[in-house]
Amino acid sequence: MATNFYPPCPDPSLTSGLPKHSDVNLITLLLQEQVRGLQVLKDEQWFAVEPVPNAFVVNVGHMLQIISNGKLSSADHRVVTNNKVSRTTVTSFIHPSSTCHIEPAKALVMDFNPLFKAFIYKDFVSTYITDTQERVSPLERYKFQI
Ligand SMILES: O=C(O)CCC(=O)C(=O)O
Ligand SMILES: [Fe+2]
Repeated sequence: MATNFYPPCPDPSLTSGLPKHSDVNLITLLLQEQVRGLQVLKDEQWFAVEPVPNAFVVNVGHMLQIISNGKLSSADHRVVTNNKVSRTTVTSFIHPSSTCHIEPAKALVMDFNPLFKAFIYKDFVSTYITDTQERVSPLERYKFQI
């Protein structure tokens, strides 16, 4: 679990709250206050995720995208700042254990080929960190070339 605090920023065009990324884990539960800031990327456009009182945002992480063989997608998201009020969020990250063997679920692969190679979770996390820093999609190296 993590708490994020985004103070007001005099010039939001100069500072982002959290840069573009997708979550590495299975599922993220996010509690937002009534302050906007979270945005999700869809069709190359950023959309605000409007805060809903007493509701969690549920984010699909890379592991769920792989286990579902691409039936679910881990969306890129980011946080923008504002110059008026601070914003506090609480995130609960559901992770597999570090030595967990991950691959597309056989029941979901069925007649289709698996889209992703099998791996150990901690190995994916190492490459996720370097790939995200280099702005490369961490999923690419685990995709089978079609
Ligand atoms: O604070 C937010 O609204 C999003 C946080 C987030 O995306 C993360 O911690 O991975
Ligand atoms: Fe995130």
